[in-house]
Amino acid sequence: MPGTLASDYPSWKRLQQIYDNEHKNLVLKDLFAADPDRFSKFSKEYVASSKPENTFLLDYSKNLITEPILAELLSLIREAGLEQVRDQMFSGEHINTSEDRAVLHVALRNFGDFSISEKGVDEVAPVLKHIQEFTDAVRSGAWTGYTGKPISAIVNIGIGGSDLGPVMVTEALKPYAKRDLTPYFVSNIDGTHITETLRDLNPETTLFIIASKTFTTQETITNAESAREWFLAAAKDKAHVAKHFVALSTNEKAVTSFGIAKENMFGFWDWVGGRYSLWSAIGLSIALVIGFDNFQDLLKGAHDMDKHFRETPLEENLPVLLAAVGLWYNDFYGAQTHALLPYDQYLHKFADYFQQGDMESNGKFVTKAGQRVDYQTGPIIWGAAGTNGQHSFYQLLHQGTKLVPADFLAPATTHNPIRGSLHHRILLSNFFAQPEALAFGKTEEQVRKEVGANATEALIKSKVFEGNRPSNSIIFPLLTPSTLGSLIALYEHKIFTQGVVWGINSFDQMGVELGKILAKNILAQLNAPADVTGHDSSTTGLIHYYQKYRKE
Ligand SMILES: O=P(O)(O)OC[C@H]1O[C@@H](O)[C@H](O)[C@@H](O)[C@@H]1O
Repeated sequence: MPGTLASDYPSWKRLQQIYDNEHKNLVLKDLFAADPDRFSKFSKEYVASSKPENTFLLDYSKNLITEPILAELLSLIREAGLEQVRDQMFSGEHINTSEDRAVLHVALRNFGDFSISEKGVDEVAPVLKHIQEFTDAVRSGAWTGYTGKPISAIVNIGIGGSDLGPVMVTEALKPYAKRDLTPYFVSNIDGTHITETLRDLNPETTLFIIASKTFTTQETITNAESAREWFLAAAKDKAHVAKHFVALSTNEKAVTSFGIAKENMFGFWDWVGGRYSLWSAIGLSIALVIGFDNFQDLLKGAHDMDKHFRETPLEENLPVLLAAVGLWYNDFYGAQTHALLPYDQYLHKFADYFQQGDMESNGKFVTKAGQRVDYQTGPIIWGAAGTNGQHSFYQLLHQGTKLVPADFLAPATTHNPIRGSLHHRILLSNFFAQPEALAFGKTEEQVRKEVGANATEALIKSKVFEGNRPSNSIIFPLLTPSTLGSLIALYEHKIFTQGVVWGINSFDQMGVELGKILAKNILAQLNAPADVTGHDSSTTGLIHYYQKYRKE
């Protein structure tokens, strides 16, 4: 309820009591030993309503929870009004209160099931049609560059939500890619990014996609201008820009004044948040790479998860269950981070993507009503593809002093079954082994037996794994467009649910503004030491040092 801190809810207070009284006794080894049905009680299979082969299993049994604890966590979520706020989101109410906007990424992938009235929703289908026609033309070779050659490289210029989703999804769905149409992504303002990207590209066969919701983002506009300069150095005639530059934006005026024709603009609306925009025109690079039908399957997969989230009782609702266990660690155990660990090379950008998805949504200390929270909000999201992480940071997961709840994800089968799927079986054996090792560890007694009588006490202690480190596991048959759509939407709704409990606005991003303003001010002061005014001595000292080496 607005004006209420999560810690004021009776269920929160009960959870705190449960934690204080019981957490020492919550030992995974004992919980499993005490209940042979624990796995079936704490795992659920998801089956997409429109495509039964889009399915996955969520196993959340290796969590430090019991049935009463989970029930209490669900009471908290209910008490926070999740069901009401969820329905408000789906019906187009302006739940992004600070910006007075609806939050309707679900409308971008709505295949007729939800009736949503908000300005722009009726334009979703025409924009999708435009995407379809354009991608078909480029992929078939009907759309040619200024010398009549087909397009072989696409360069998406965007940052944040206008970059991370397309990057993650085009990587994840590479098996579906048209291999003679290579995507590149330029995001960083560092001139190195665009220079290194353009080095080997041919202006005659390169298409630039300028992706920016606002079309005012400094990095993107500067990179787009540099791309246009590079292009015109070869093409000479400005009229050729129309064949090589398209824009994805909500800002038609800025797009046309940049020199991109209106018919080469793919629009979207202010109710699409940047970090929720891969489903919109921002997904154009995805559709170009995997084809429109596969892009639509991605949207359908997400839509199926939307339906599940909207229609399933909280007790069976997978995003809600993930949110519930996450709240338990974040707010009662004091866990600071959450790791996303996909055992699928194609998902190697998954954690990067949800760093923005989660941290920009829920990294907030003020509630919607303006109160300072007295509890932890969004976790730090991080991770890497398995098995690489095992040979780097897993040491800390197993024997460090910090609690790091983790999600393990893996496909049961692979797109690359080389050597009779030998690689894949080895990969999966690790996917199964790591959560087991984290949960059950290795006792001192076991170590003693292994090392023999001559081992020192210090050596024995160093080999003990305390265990009791929680995780979720998600396993799906194969990483397809629809499965990926469902998995992304699963996490989106988990983030939403947690934001509702914490009472924060998960859909603005005020925290990125201050740095932008300061940088603008500093940019104007970089030329001469005398211009550097109004800063602390550290900032002034750093700029002065830079100025000793400054070059044009
Ligand atoms: O798409 P735009 O308008 O260029 O914005 C890019 C990014 O800009 C950042 O400043 C925002 O924090 C992100 O949420 C956003 O995705």
